[in-house]
Amino acid sequence: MTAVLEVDHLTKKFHDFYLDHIHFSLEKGCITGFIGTNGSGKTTTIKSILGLIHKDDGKIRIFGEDAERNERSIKDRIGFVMDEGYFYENLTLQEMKRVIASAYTRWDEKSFLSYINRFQLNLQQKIAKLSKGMRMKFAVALALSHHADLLIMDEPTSGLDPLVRSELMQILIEFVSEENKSAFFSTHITSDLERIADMLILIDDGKILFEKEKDELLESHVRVKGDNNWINEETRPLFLSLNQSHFGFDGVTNQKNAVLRAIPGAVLERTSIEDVMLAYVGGEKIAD
Ligand SMILES: Nc1ncnc2c1ncn2[C@@H]1O[C@H](COP(=O)(O)OP(=O)(O)OP(=O)(O)O)[C@@H](O)[C@H]1O
Repeated sequence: MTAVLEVDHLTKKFHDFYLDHIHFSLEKGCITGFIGTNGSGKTTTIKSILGLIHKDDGKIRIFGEDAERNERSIKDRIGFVMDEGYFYENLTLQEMKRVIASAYTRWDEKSFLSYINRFQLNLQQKIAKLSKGMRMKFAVALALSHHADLLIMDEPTSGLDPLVRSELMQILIEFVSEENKSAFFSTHITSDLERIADMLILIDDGKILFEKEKDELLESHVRVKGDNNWINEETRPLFLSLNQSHFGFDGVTNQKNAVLRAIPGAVLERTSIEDVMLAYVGGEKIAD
């Protein structure tokens, strides 16, 4: 498959954070989820890709072209939605739309109005009066109304109620069902990805820990439960994460066969994206 976006040794240093020569690529026609806990570097990566912050080192190629040298033509083909607002609060939706629409050569007013209808937004309303969910819907309507080939979104579902989140996921599925469309979005709400992601990239403390097909990831990792008697020096290293209580152990492994050989009484369960993510990064369960 062709890569729609290639991040090559991207590096960015803040006072106490280091995006450490990260490297990954997105396949055309896929929805890729960019996951990681708070402060892991998702926004910094996305802003660097979009040229919204200055990177220290590395190369970004989008649609096969150098992103810096071809910024204008590339941005014309990207729809982006950022976590923090980039709207002028005093404008109405209609006025803000005019500002943004003028930046794109393939602006599609009909498509924009259909999203405005679908999301039940009022074009005469002031941006400042929008709720977080309405703001996100407006941003999505703008991002999808200029025939973008790549949608890049930073935490588009955070703070949205389950109904709006589900609607947004449906829109993403519709978007990539068209030929040559791809979507990349960051989230720490991994349940959104169970249904719609094709690929997953995990970042932690400025480093990419894995870049995998979702189905392959969920098949190659299992949750294992059993009696504490089975846990010893030989079996412990077979787990990526392992919790023990007086009821028994509960762990995640990517060595299913070795675990079954070493622990014949083990109970295997399907794992979730969240279990796998936490197994790699450690820490508490993240609430939806
Ligand atoms: N402009 C900045 N100046 C200094 N440090 C920054 C700046 N922007 C981000 N950081 C730091 O870089 C680290 C990564 O932040 P980033 O926003 O990329 O994480 P994130 O994965 O998007 O987190 P979240 O899920 O909380 O949005 C954090 O420690 C943050 O404090």
